Amino acid sequence: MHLPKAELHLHIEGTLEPELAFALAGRNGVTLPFADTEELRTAYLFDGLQTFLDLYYALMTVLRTEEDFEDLANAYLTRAAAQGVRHAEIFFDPQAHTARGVPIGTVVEGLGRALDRSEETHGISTQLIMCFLRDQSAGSALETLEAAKPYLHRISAVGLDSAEVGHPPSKFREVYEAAGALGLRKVAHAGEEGPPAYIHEALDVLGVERIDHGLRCMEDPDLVKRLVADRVPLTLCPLSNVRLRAIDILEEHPLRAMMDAGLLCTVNSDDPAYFGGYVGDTFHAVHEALGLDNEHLRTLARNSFEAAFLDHDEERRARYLAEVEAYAFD
Ligand code: HPA
Ligand SMILES: [Zn+2]
Repeated sequence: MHLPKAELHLHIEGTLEPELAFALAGRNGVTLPFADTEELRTAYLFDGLQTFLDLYYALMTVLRTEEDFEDLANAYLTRAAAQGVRHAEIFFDPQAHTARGVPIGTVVEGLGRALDRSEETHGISTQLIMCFLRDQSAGSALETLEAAKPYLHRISAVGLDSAEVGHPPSKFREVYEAAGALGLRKVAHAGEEGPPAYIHEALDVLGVERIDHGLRCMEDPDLVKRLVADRVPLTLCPLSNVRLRAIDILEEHPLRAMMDAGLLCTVNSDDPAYFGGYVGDTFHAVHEALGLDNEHLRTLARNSFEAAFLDHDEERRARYLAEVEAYAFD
Protein backbone atom coordinates (compact mmCIF):
# COMPACT_ATOMS: atom_id res chain seq x y z
CA MET A 1 0.00 0.00 0.00
CA HIS A 2 1.53 3.26 -1.17
CA LEU A 3 -0.19 5.60 1.31
CA PRO A 4 2.62 7.91 2.57
CA LYS A 5 3.66 6.89 6.07
CA ALA A 6 6.41 6.97 8.68
CA GLU A 7 7.80 3.75 10.07
CA LEU A 8 8.63 4.16 13.76
CA HIS A 9 9.12 0.59 14.96
CA LEU A 10 11.58 -1.27 12.79
CA HIS A 11 14.60 -3.27 13.92
CA ILE A 12 17.14 -3.09 11.12
CA GLU A 13 18.48 -6.52 12.09
CA GLY A 14 14.92 -7.80 11.67
CA THR A 15 14.99 -6.86 7.99
CA LEU A 16 17.65 -9.48 7.25
CA GLU A 17 16.00 -11.63 4.57
CA PRO A 18 17.19 -15.25 4.21
CA GLU A 19 18.68 -14.54 0.76
CA LEU A 20 20.83 -11.69 2.07
CA ALA A 21 21.76 -13.73 5.18
CA PHE A 22 23.16 -16.50 2.97
CA ALA A 23 24.90 -14.02 0.68
CA LEU A 24 26.61 -12.33 3.64
CA ALA A 25 27.46 -15.69 5.20
CA GLY A 26 29.24 -16.61 1.97
CA ARG A 27 31.02 -13.26 1.76
CA ASN A 28 32.23 -13.50 5.38
CA GLY A 29 32.95 -17.23 5.62
CA VAL A 30 30.26 -17.74 8.27
CA THR A 31 28.53 -21.13 8.40
CA LEU A 32 24.82 -20.92 9.19
CA PRO A 33 23.11 -23.87 10.89
CA PHE A 34 20.70 -24.15 7.93
CA ALA A 35 21.33 -25.79 4.56
CA ASP A 36 19.52 -23.17 2.49
CA THR A 37 16.92 -20.39 2.56
CA GLU A 38 14.08 -22.90 2.41
CA GLU A 39 15.29 -24.79 5.46
CA LEU A 40 15.81 -21.46 7.25
CA ARG A 41 12.22 -20.39 6.54
CA THR A 42 10.95 -23.53 8.25
CA ALA A 43 12.55 -22.22 11.47
CA TYR A 44 10.18 -19.22 11.42
CA LEU A 45 7.50 -20.81 13.58
CA PHE A 46 7.68 -18.99 16.90
CA ASP A 47 5.82 -19.68 20.14
CA GLY A 48 6.73 -16.35 21.72
CA LEU A 49 9.27 -13.56 21.83
CA GLN A 50 12.16 -15.72 23.10
CA THR A 51 12.08 -18.34 20.33
CA PHE A 52 12.08 -15.52 17.79
CA LEU A 53 14.95 -13.73 19.53
CA ASP A 54 17.06 -16.92 19.52
CA LEU A 55 16.88 -17.08 15.73
CA TYR A 56 17.19 -13.30 15.32
CA TYR A 57 20.48 -13.21 17.29
CA ALA A 58 21.80 -16.37 15.59
CA LEU A 59 21.21 -15.04 12.09
CA MET A 60 22.77 -11.64 12.64
CA THR A 61 26.20 -13.26 13.10
CA VAL A 62 26.57 -12.85 9.32
CA LEU A 63 26.74 -9.05 9.79
CA ARG A 64 30.42 -8.18 10.23
CA THR A 65 31.58 -5.21 8.12
CA GLU A 66 30.41 -1.66 7.40
CA GLU A 67 29.47 -2.85 3.94
CA ASP A 68 27.21 -5.56 5.43
CA PHE A 69 25.31 -2.99 7.49
CA GLU A 70 25.12 -0.66 4.50
CA ASP A 71 23.72 -3.45 2.31
CA LEU A 72 21.21 -4.41 5.01
CA ALA A 73 19.93 -0.84 5.34
CA ASN A 74 19.76 -0.32 1.58
CA ALA A 75 17.74 -3.51 1.16
CA TYR A 76 15.26 -2.30 3.79
CA LEU A 77 15.01 1.21 2.35
CA THR A 78 14.37 -0.16 -1.14
CA ARG A 79 11.46 -2.28 0.12
CA ALA A 80 10.14 0.51 2.37
CA ALA A 81 10.15 3.03 -0.47
CA ALA A 82 8.08 0.65 -2.60
CA GLN A 83 5.48 0.59 0.22
CA GLY A 84 5.07 4.34 0.68
CA VAL A 85 7.46 4.94 3.58
CA ARG A 86 8.62 8.59 3.54
CA HIS A 87 10.31 8.69 6.95
CA ALA A 88 11.86 5.88 9.04
CA GLU A 89 13.13 5.90 12.62
CA ILE A 90 15.24 2.78 12.69
CA PHE A 91 16.23 0.69 15.73
CA PHE A 92 19.57 -1.04 15.99
CA ASP A 93 20.95 -3.32 18.73
CA PRO A 94 24.63 -2.43 19.30
CA GLN A 95 25.15 -5.00 22.08
CA ALA A 96 24.14 -7.82 19.75
CA HIS A 97 27.15 -6.87 17.62
CA THR A 98 29.73 -5.70 20.16
CA ALA A 99 29.25 -9.01 22.03
CA ARG A 100 30.51 -10.73 18.83
CA GLY A 101 33.49 -8.42 18.47
CA VAL A 102 31.93 -6.06 15.92
CA PRO A 103 32.59 -2.50 17.13
CA ILE A 104 29.68 -0.07 17.48
CA GLY A 105 31.45 2.24 15.01
CA THR A 106 31.24 -0.42 12.28
CA VAL A 107 27.50 -0.72 12.87
CA VAL A 108 26.72 3.00 12.99
CA GLU A 109 29.03 4.04 10.16
CA GLY A 110 27.83 1.18 7.97
CA LEU A 111 24.17 2.02 8.51
CA GLY A 112 25.07 5.70 8.15
CA ARG A 113 26.50 5.10 4.65
CA ALA A 114 23.06 3.98 3.50
CA LEU A 115 21.09 6.52 5.55
CA ASP A 116 23.17 9.46 4.30
CA ARG A 117 22.01 8.74 0.75
CA SER A 118 18.51 7.62 1.64
CA GLU A 119 16.61 10.80 0.80
CA GLU A 120 18.30 11.08 -2.55
CA THR A 121 18.18 7.37 -3.41
CA HIS A 122 14.95 6.21 -1.79
CA GLY A 123 13.04 9.42 -0.97
CA ILE A 124 13.03 8.46 2.73
CA SER A 125 14.27 10.66 5.57
CA THR A 126 15.76 8.63 8.42
CA GLN A 127 16.84 8.64 12.04
CA LEU A 128 18.59 6.02 14.17
CA ILE A 129 17.38 4.80 17.56
CA MET A 130 19.94 2.90 19.63
CA CYS A 131 18.32 0.12 21.68
CA PHE A 132 19.63 -1.41 24.88
CA LEU A 133 19.04 -5.13 25.34
CA ARG A 134 16.93 -5.35 28.49
CA ASP A 135 18.03 -8.92 29.27
CA GLN A 136 21.62 -7.62 29.57
CA SER A 137 22.77 -5.73 32.66
CA ALA A 138 22.19 -2.05 33.40
CA GLY A 139 25.99 -1.72 33.48
CA SER A 140 26.27 -3.07 29.93
CA ALA A 141 23.70 -0.47 28.79
CA LEU A 142 25.78 2.29 30.40
CA GLU A 143 28.93 0.98 28.67
CA THR A 144 27.03 0.97 25.37
CA LEU A 145 25.97 4.59 25.80
CA GLU A 146 29.59 5.47 26.58
CA ALA A 147 30.84 3.62 23.47
CA ALA A 148 28.25 5.47 21.37
CA LYS A 149 29.49 8.93 22.35
CA PRO A 150 31.65 9.46 19.22
CA TYR A 151 28.59 8.66 17.07
CA LEU A 152 25.86 10.65 18.78
CA HIS A 153 25.53 12.99 15.79
CA ARG A 154 24.03 9.97 13.98
CA ILE A 155 21.69 8.85 16.80
CA SER A 156 18.50 10.65 17.75
CA ALA A 157 17.02 8.47 20.49
CA VAL A 158 17.49 5.49 22.78
CA GLY A 159 15.15 2.50 23.05
CA LEU A 160 14.79 -0.72 25.02
CA ASP A 161 14.16 -4.12 23.45
CA SER A 162 14.73 -7.90 23.69
CA ALA A 163 13.16 -10.26 26.28
CA GLU A 164 10.70 -8.14 28.25
CA VAL A 165 9.27 -10.20 31.12
CA GLY A 166 11.43 -10.00 34.25
CA HIS A 167 13.30 -6.95 32.94
CA PRO A 168 11.19 -3.93 33.93
CA PRO A 169 11.99 -0.47 32.59
CA SER A 170 13.14 0.71 36.05
CA LYS A 171 16.26 -1.46 35.65
CA PHE A 172 17.44 1.16 33.11
CA ARG A 173 16.66 4.38 34.99
CA GLU A 174 20.29 5.50 35.15
CA VAL A 175 21.16 5.01 31.48
CA TYR A 176 17.97 6.79 30.36
CA GLU A 177 18.82 9.72 32.62
CA ALA A 178 22.28 9.86 31.09
CA ALA A 179 20.89 9.58 27.56
CA GLY A 180 18.44 12.42 28.25
CA ALA A 181 21.29 14.58 29.55
CA LEU A 182 23.10 13.97 26.23
CA GLY A 183 20.08 15.31 24.34
CA LEU A 184 18.79 11.95 23.13
CA ARG A 185 15.07 11.30 22.93
CA LYS A 186 13.56 8.26 24.61
CA VAL A 187 11.31 5.37 23.64
CA ALA A 188 10.97 1.85 25.07
CA HIS A 189 9.28 -1.43 24.24
CA ALA A 190 6.67 -2.02 26.94
CA GLY A 191 3.49 -4.05 27.18
CA GLU A 192 4.35 -6.45 24.35
CA GLU A 193 4.60 -9.53 26.59
CA GLY A 194 5.10 -7.56 29.81
CA PRO A 195 2.29 -6.20 32.02
CA PRO A 196 0.66 -2.73 31.88
CA ALA A 197 2.78 -1.77 34.93
CA TYR A 198 5.82 -1.77 32.62
CA ILE A 199 4.14 0.88 30.46
CA HIS A 200 3.54 3.08 33.53
CA GLU A 201 7.18 2.58 34.52
CA ALA A 202 8.51 3.42 31.08
CA LEU A 203 6.61 6.73 31.28
CA ASP A 204 7.22 7.54 34.94
CA VAL A 205 10.73 6.22 35.53
CA LEU A 206 12.36 6.47 32.10
CA GLY A 207 10.41 9.47 30.78
CA VAL A 208 9.81 7.95 27.36
CA GLU A 209 7.90 9.91 24.71
CA ARG A 210 6.53 6.91 22.81
CA ILE A 211 5.68 3.35 23.80
CA ASP A 212 6.80 0.60 21.44
CA HIS A 213 3.99 -1.97 21.21
CA GLY A 214 1.95 -1.02 24.31
CA LEU A 215 -0.54 -3.68 23.31
CA ARG A 216 -1.34 -4.74 26.88
CA CYS A 217 -2.42 -1.21 27.93
CA MET A 218 -5.93 -2.39 27.09
CA GLU A 219 -5.95 -4.41 30.34
CA ASP A 220 -5.71 -1.20 32.40
CA PRO A 221 -8.49 1.37 31.77
CA ASP A 222 -6.74 4.06 33.83
CA LEU A 223 -3.61 3.60 31.76
CA VAL A 224 -5.63 3.93 28.55
CA LYS A 225 -7.12 7.19 29.89
CA ARG A 226 -3.64 8.47 30.63
CA LEU A 227 -2.23 7.54 27.21
CA VAL A 228 -5.21 9.17 25.50
CA ALA A 229 -5.05 12.36 27.61
CA ASP A 230 -1.30 12.77 27.07
CA ARG A 231 -1.43 11.69 23.42
CA VAL A 232 1.36 9.18 23.99
CA PRO A 233 2.00 7.43 20.67
CA LEU A 234 1.95 3.62 20.53
CA THR A 235 3.98 1.94 17.81
CA LEU A 236 1.89 -1.17 17.25
CA CYS A 237 3.09 -4.13 15.17
CA PRO A 238 0.07 -6.33 14.41
CA LEU A 239 1.82 -8.95 12.25
CA SER A 240 4.50 -9.34 14.91
CA ASN A 241 1.82 -9.84 17.59
CA VAL A 242 0.34 -12.72 15.62
CA ARG A 243 3.67 -14.39 14.78
CA LEU A 244 4.91 -14.10 18.39
CA ARG A 245 1.57 -15.39 19.71
CA ALA A 246 0.65 -12.25 21.68
CA ILE A 247 -2.71 -12.67 19.92
CA ASP A 248 -4.10 -15.72 18.15
CA ILE A 249 -5.25 -14.32 14.82
CA LEU A 250 -5.12 -10.90 13.21
CA GLU A 251 -8.92 -10.68 13.21
CA GLU A 252 -8.71 -10.51 17.03
CA HIS A 253 -6.16 -7.70 17.13
CA PRO A 254 -7.37 -4.78 19.31
CA LEU A 255 -6.07 -2.10 16.91
CA ARG A 256 -9.56 -0.97 15.96
CA ALA A 257 -10.72 -0.86 19.59
CA MET A 258 -7.56 1.05 20.48
CA MET A 259 -8.24 3.64 17.78
CA ASP A 260 -11.87 3.89 18.89
CA ALA A 261 -10.65 4.48 22.48
CA GLY A 262 -8.80 7.55 21.19
CA LEU A 263 -5.27 6.14 21.48
CA LEU A 264 -2.64 7.59 19.17
CA CYS A 265 -1.94 4.34 17.30
CA THR A 266 0.63 3.78 14.61
CA VAL A 267 1.14 0.59 12.60
CA ASN A 268 4.63 -0.75 11.95
CA SER A 269 6.46 -3.88 10.83
CA ASP A 270 8.89 -4.63 13.74
CA ASP A 271 10.99 -7.40 12.11
CA PRO A 272 9.51 -7.71 8.62
CA ALA A 273 11.87 -10.42 7.32
CA TYR A 274 10.59 -12.69 10.10
CA PHE A 275 6.95 -11.68 10.49
CA GLY A 276 5.66 -11.92 6.94
CA GLY A 277 5.32 -8.35 5.79
CA TYR A 278 6.71 -4.85 5.44
CA VAL A 279 4.70 -1.88 6.65
CA GLY A 280 2.60 -1.44 3.51
CA ASP A 281 1.73 -5.14 3.71
CA THR A 282 0.78 -4.57 7.35
CA PHE A 283 -1.58 -1.70 6.45
CA HIS A 284 -3.15 -3.95 3.84
CA ALA A 285 -3.50 -6.84 6.30
CA VAL A 286 -5.26 -4.79 9.01
CA HIS A 287 -7.51 -3.26 6.36
CA GLU A 288 -8.62 -6.76 5.35
CA ALA A 289 -8.69 -8.46 8.76
CA LEU A 290 -10.19 -5.66 10.87
CA GLY A 291 -12.39 -4.01 8.28
CA LEU A 292 -10.57 -0.69 8.64
CA ASP A 293 -11.75 1.70 5.96
CA ASN A 294 -9.63 4.15 3.99
CA GLU A 295 -10.17 6.93 6.54
CA HIS A 296 -8.89 4.69 9.34
CA LEU A 297 -5.80 4.03 7.25
CA ARG A 298 -5.36 7.74 6.57
CA THR A 299 -5.61 8.38 10.33
CA LEU A 300 -2.89 5.78 10.97
CA ALA A 301 -0.65 7.46 8.39
CA ARG A 302 -1.35 10.91 9.87
CA ASN A 303 -0.58 9.55 13.35
CA SER A 304 2.75 8.16 12.16
CA PHE A 305 3.93 11.62 11.14
CA GLU A 306 2.49 13.22 14.27
CA ALA A 307 4.40 10.70 16.41
CA ALA A 308 7.66 11.04 14.45
CA PHE A 309 10.61 12.89 15.96
CA LEU A 310 10.35 15.72 13.44
CA ASP A 311 10.07 18.60 15.90
CA HIS A 312 13.27 20.11 14.53
CA ASP A 313 11.77 20.15 11.02
CA GLU A 314 8.09 21.04 11.24
CA GLU A 315 8.14 22.07 7.61
CA ARG A 316 8.97 18.52 6.62
CA ARG A 317 6.27 17.11 8.89
CA ALA A 318 3.72 19.48 7.31
CA ARG A 319 4.83 18.38 3.83
CA TYR A 320 4.39 14.70 4.71
CA LEU A 321 1.00 15.36 6.33
CA ALA A 322 -0.12 17.18 3.18
CA GLU A 323 0.89 14.11 1.15
CA VAL A 324 -1.30 11.96 3.41
CA GLU A 325 -4.31 14.25 2.89
CA ALA A 326 -3.74 14.36 -0.88
CA TYR A 327 -3.40 10.58 -1.24
CA ALA A 328 -6.09 9.01 -3.44
CA PHE A 329 -6.91 5.41 -2.57
CA ASP A 330 -7.56 3.24 -5.62
O1 HPA B 1 9.49 -7.48 18.84
C1 HPA B 1 10.52 -7.35 19.54
N1 HPA B 1 10.41 -7.25 20.87
C2 HPA B 1 11.48 -7.13 21.65
N2 HPA B 1 12.71 -7.13 21.18
C3 HPA B 1 12.90 -7.21 19.86
N3 HPA B 1 14.02 -7.20 19.15
C4 HPA B 1 13.68 -7.32 17.87
N4 HPA B 1 12.35 -7.40 17.76
C5 HPA B 1 11.82 -7.34 19.02
ZN1 LIG C 1 10.22 -4.31 18.36
